[in-house]
Amino acid sequence: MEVNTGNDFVLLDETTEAAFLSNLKKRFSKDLIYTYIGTLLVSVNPYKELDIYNKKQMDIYMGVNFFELPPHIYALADNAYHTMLTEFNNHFILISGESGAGKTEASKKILQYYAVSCPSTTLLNTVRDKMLMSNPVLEAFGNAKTLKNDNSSRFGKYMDIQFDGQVRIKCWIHRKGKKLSLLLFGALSVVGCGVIIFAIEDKKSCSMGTNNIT
Ligand SMILES: Nc1ncnc2c1ncn2[C@@H]1O[C@H](COP(=O)(O)OP(=O)(O)OP(=O)(O)O)[C@@H](O)[C@H]1O
Repeated sequence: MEVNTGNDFVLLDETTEAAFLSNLKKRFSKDLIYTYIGTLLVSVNPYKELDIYNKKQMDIYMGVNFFELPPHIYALADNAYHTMLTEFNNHFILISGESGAGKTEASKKILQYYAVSCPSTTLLNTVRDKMLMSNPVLEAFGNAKTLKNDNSSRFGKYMDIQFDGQVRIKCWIHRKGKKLSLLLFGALSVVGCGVIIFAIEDKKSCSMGTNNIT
């Protein structure tokens, strides 16, 4: 297979910031929004729907060596999953970027990939459906329109996916000026999906409510 050096920054002849940005720009103009830096994935928000997130694409990336195909968020998700299976240990995917960069969308693509590609049983399918459906609930509680993003998450999110049928989601809000944290803990299990909300202000905590979204 022909090696496209532009796919991976570490393969570029020149490793300067200018070369990095020029490669990114060149790829972006061809709707190639993903580029590797070794095992890191750089993503540029296309702000338009690209035909790269579908079952056909998922099938292409399933179980394939990380560097064998062009960079994709599915490759990253698949690699983390299969490394977990072969090494018998936990793995994490850290998504970072400025507001509006596409972090939430990236996390959704990863969840969708796992929902479609992982071995399924009726029980696991139920859990995955609930996991995907929990997103609008989380967004309803903690999103707001900002200058940079019409649907900006005003919280940091930690998702713990256990492939035996458990999902835990924790979110934190930090607002400038006033110290306010919102801890949103959603525990989705085979018996149901509970969302418990606590507001923690100045280290005092109080329960705001418990909602069942089953
Ligand atoms: N891969 C993508 N393909 C198409 N559109 C995208 C993609 N990623 C992001 N977008 C668009 O950009 C918008 C902002 O993305 P997103 O909400 O994921 O950003 P964010 O990094 O989570 O922002 P914040 O930190 O403010 O919550 C989305 O609502 C969507 O319209």
